[in-house]
Amino acid sequence: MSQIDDGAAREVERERVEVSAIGDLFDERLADVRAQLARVLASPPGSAGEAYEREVTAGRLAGEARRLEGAEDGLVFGRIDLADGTVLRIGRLGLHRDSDDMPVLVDWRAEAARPFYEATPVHPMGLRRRRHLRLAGRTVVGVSDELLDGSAPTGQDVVADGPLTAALQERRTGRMGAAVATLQAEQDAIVRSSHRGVTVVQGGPGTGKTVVALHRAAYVLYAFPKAAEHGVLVLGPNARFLDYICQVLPSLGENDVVLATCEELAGVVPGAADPFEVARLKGSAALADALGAVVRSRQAPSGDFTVRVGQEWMRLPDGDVAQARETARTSGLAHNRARRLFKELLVDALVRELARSGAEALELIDAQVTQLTGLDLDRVAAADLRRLGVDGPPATGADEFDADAVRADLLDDDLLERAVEDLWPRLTPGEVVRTLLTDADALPAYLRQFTDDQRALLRRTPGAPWTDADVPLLDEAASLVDGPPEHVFGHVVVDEAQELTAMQWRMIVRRCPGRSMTLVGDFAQAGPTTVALDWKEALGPHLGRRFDLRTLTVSYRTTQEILAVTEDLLARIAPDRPPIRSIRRGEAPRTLAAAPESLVTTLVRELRAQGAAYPDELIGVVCADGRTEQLAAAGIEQYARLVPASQARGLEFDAAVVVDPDEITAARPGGERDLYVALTRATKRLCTITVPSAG
Ligand SMILES: Nc1ncnc2c1ncn2[C@@H]1O[C@H](COP(=O)(O)OP(=O)(O)OP(=O)(O)O)[C@@H](O)[C@H]1O
Repeated sequence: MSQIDDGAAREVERERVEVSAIGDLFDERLADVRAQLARVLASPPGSAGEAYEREVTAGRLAGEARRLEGAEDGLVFGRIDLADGTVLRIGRLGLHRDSDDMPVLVDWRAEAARPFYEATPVHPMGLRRRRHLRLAGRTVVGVSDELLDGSAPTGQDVVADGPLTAALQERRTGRMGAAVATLQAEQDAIVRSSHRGVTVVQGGPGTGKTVVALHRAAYVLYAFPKAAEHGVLVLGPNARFLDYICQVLPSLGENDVVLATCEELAGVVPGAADPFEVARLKGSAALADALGAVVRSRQAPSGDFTVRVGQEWMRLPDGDVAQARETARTSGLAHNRARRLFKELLVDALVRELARSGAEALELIDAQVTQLTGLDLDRVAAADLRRLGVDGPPATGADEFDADAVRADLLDDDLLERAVEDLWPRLTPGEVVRTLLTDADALPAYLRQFTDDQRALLRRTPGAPWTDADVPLLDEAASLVDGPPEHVFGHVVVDEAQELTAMQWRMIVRRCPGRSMTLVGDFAQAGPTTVALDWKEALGPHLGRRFDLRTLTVSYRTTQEILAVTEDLLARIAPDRPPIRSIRRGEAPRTLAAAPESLVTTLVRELRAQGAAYPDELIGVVCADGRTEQLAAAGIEQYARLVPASQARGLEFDAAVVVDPDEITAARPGGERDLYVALTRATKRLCTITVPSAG
């Protein structure tokens, strides 16, 4: 064994001892939390209050146990040695011993860990050395050091291959892993940014936008307690993508982040998908105005309010109804809540009317009696009272008008409730959207700016299931009729943010009143429902034009060779985009040609060959959406993950086989962007199967 190897082995052994001691402390903590939880669950609650408290404590302890369990794998991954000799070990979470001032393990998000990610030889940030630890289970199996202060390596430094290279060489599992040990400085600067407003992260495929987004979510929870209190939401484009990223946050010790798609956020399960041209129209902000107009059209449009009160019909003057409508509308309350105010105002007007007509009726009776008998009833009554020894006005009599009682009765009155319902009906979100999209007159009335053809596309068949593009409309309608969503978040992270329509942005903004967001995406990868061309255009109407824009420039997924073959395509779809560079090298991409009838055979042969040569690797087959069924029926899923091009955004495989690029390009408008996404999914090998046309 060489001297260097001896030195490395010695260092590995030293680290093993330290890391094993940290592991013991971790076990103690976990055992302690589990024991506390068991005790709490075993203690019988006395009162309802105690039962509630017990539940809260049990929930907190169970959460803590989950947090610890999630972070166990790869718990310790780094160490920094400061120039003054201080040593800090960096891990997925922080650990202290009560007896010690110095932490045993520093949470990667703590300020003290920042130099681990950001120090360079030019800016060593007080470090002499940065060390990465490689673990198998809990055992340290390798260390690699970088010296940052310009000093020469000693026998205790193991200057070796970078840990990033090792991380990138790991095979793909179909689930994304955390990059917490190897976050790069440009990524870390975004993750740790103190900016609390809107941060936008753009960058080509594989530049780590998702990595940054997820680590940012974990950082916000750690560093911004106020945002953490309200919770963090990570929004992804579809369930497949959420499944791909779902393990990252738990492995960073965070289980409290809500991962959702727009559909899940709205609590609507769509039964169908709209064709993109319909989805694009439904995504327009004009729909929000139209839905607002539909709701307003149901708010006392006629102004006529006639109701039977007791034995009589009463009609309120139009002015009273109009005033009640205006007051209810401008109250800032949503339709169904404003309805209560509207009803109360009508009842007030009715009570006034009843008081006035009651007084008038009495005066009329008095006048008639005086005319017939010559008696002034008021005077007679006063004289009678004096004779009885009672002075002053008569005591409150049973026939005096009791406005409060009348008001309460009217508010409870069924007939009145029915009359209000006619004028200002309670609405459901579904009813509002149905009215706009199904009523023959509604579309021309409320979407005048659309052409006849566009309105025809929007028209909905009665009874049809809700579609994915209806979801933000239903959510908008819900906010119009029932008010803003109950569940809001302190910080929202949106991945593939270029995909969101204006209506989807409205949904998200409604759930983030503090406007604290991290949005990551790439317009060169935008799908066909995206109308905006850049962030300013996409975000301006919803979040204003001020946001912190960061650009990632290095691809950690897509190899140099794959980027080279997509250069022309990128120049066509995003002419202003400077090409990104990759730190990965791989095989030259291959192209196979297959006649339409032999496409499946060619694909299966290719997958079998790749499976035999690289048995542990994950292969993704990306094809036009319309081709998926045929390939699934041919059993492609025994060899590879089969992904329709529309759902490939954000995913990653060791190898990708792209089936019939022309078909992908032709399948939807902006199909070249779908193809760009498909071609940039592989970390190692790309094979494209073309199907030359018969002509
Ligand atoms: N600092 C890092 N350390 C280790 N791996 C990294 C790092 N940054 C990115 N990666 C890896 O690079 C790959 C691509 O990252 P990611 O999916 O975040 O890119 P992206 O920009 O979101 O891509 P896309 O535009 O295709 O959605 C992933 O496997 C990720 O784990």
